[in-house]
Amino acid sequence: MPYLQLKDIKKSYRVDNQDFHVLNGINLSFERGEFVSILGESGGGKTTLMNIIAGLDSNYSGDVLLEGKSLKHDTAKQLDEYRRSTIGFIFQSFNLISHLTVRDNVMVSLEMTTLSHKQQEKRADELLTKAGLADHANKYPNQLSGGQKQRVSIARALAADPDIIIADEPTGALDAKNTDDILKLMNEIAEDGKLVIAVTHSQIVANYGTRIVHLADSLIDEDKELKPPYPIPKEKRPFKSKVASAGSIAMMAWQHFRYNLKRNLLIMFGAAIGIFSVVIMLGLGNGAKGYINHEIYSEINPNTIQVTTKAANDDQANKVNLTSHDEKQIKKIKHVKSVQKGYYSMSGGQLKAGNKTTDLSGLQTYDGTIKKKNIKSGTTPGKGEILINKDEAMKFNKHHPYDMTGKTITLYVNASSDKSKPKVLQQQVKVSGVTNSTHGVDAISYDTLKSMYQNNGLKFSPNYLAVDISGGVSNVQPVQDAIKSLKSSDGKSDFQITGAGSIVSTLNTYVNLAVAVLTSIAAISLLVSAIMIIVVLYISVSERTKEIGVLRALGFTKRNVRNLFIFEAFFLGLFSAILADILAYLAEFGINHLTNSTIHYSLMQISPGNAIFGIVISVVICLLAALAPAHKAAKVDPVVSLSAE
Ligand SMILES: Nc1ncnc2c1ncn2[C@@H]1O[C@H](COP(=O)(O)OP(=O)(O)OP(=O)(O)O)[C@@H](O)[C@H]1O
Repeated sequence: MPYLQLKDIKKSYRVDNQDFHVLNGINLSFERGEFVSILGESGGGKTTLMNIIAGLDSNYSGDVLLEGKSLKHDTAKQLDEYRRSTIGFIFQSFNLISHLTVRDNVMVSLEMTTLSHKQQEKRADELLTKAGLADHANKYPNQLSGGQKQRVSIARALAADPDIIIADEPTGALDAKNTDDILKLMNEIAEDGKLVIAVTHSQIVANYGTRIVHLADSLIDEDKELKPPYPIPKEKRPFKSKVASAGSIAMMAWQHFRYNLKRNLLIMFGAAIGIFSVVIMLGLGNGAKGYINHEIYSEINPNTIQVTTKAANDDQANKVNLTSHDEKQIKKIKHVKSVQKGYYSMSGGQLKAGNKTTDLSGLQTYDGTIKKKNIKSGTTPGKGEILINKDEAMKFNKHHPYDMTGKTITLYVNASSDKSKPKVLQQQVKVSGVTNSTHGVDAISYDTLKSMYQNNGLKFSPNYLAVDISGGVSNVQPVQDAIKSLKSSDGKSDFQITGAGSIVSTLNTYVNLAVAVLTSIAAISLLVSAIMIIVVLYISVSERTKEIGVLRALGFTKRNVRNLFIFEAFFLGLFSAILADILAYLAEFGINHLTNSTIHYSLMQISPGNAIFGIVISVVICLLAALAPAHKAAKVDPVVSLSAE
């Protein structure tokens, strides 16, 4: 049984609805140890025949048999495996991969073997030494002469130790001296027991081999043996072939990325702009929220909230009162430290000292919502005492408002009787302290206000409860939610939260909304980046069709080719985002320097989460953008791409 047999191979190309017969029934048998030259006129179908033998073209009639086994019904994957393990290619125009060094070009084939990385490197160096290129291993192809390039190509063809070497015009681009060197090397390959099939126009090349086959008019018109085939050695190949691993594909993608660093840096800058804007917006959002919270919390204690019941309408607000049942059920909630009765007067009143009077800016019973640190002079109000604000104190003592502390003044509170008749309550109170707030509410002790009402025969019960929450501010929201889920004692109304916590969460909702809108606007630049990456990758696929063809000829699968582009997009996404994050942190530094000197606050606060989000979104966008170009690359027909100019 012949080692390789071609049975009645017919092939035609259809152009303009017309069939052009290129091969019209080729019957040939080859043995290992032969160096066969295929001669024939230009356009006679030699390359077509080689592509069929190599398993690159399966669109023909007839059959190719390797050791009796037909290739005709092999799947694409089986043909990839056939090329990996059995075929080695030597091209007229060398087809080395320009962004890989000489050693790495040889390593490309070795990546598809079961050898360890160390063994692969050792074998690559041995092959390069044999080809006389030991000193050129770290050069790039464009730093080599034509003869040297062809020797690299031979070393690459031999790397996976295939049994068949296909050489399409291997000396076509070389001078006489280099032609001689290459022919010697090819002869040595045949002497090692491999089948060498070389397509050539040159009779000198043909005479070098063991056999000449001549193609004319789509048929073999001459088949002449010059010498018997070389003997085949007994020893078996010490390794097997395998599909290139994801790791080695990632490495190749990285090598290409690094080789085109300048261009990639420009692309990265383009892609980074979108990510940068998004990260900056998120950072500003955090800062704005932080600033608002900081400003509010410096006035009011966020860990005390005020609970009222939802009144049917505003007029009735004064009349909605809370009971001890409400107090008890709120006390049971987790993180609630204490619950204090409170009263907020809605109907106003006045303060009078000597002959001066001023309207109350507001009056409530004292509780934890009023920050002690805002009391600039004096202390919290005890029985028969009132805490007033700076504005009111200035009405009585323009230049030394804080001197009002300790003074006795008259407090008038507008109240209404049970039958809603207005009544003014009056009491002498001592100023316990003055706050630095210009319009904050005044505070009086609960018992003082209660006795003012009761002394006038009016009923008095709390219209809010001050709830002290233990732990950090983060406990406030859960307690608020728990309170809102309760029903008040009358069973009809819901509880309502007032105080800093609720204001802050409302404000934060607005800030979040604003940040979402701004981030969406910034995300438009992400879209532009994505389109740019798609265009760049499409251009890259077009530029690299030849390389893709070579990789496929060497035995890389479609999936390998697709992953090559996916990995490259991954690197692009990752490094663009890292660049964007670095730029964003630099911007943060600059902006905070500015805001710290103006509003004494770091207005931009990029969290690690924001930076990671930037990276994730960038990688995802790049991977999505790579899908179509990578798919296109995987679909490249190696026969077409290898014949492309
Ligand atoms: N994809 C294709 N579509 C149509 N015709 C094609 C295609 N590929 C090759 N041909 C035609 O098939 C014929 C054989 O081409 P092939 O490249 O096999 O010739 P060749 O013997 O290798 O030529 P040369 O020695 O000049 O390289 C040529 O006439 C060519 O024009």
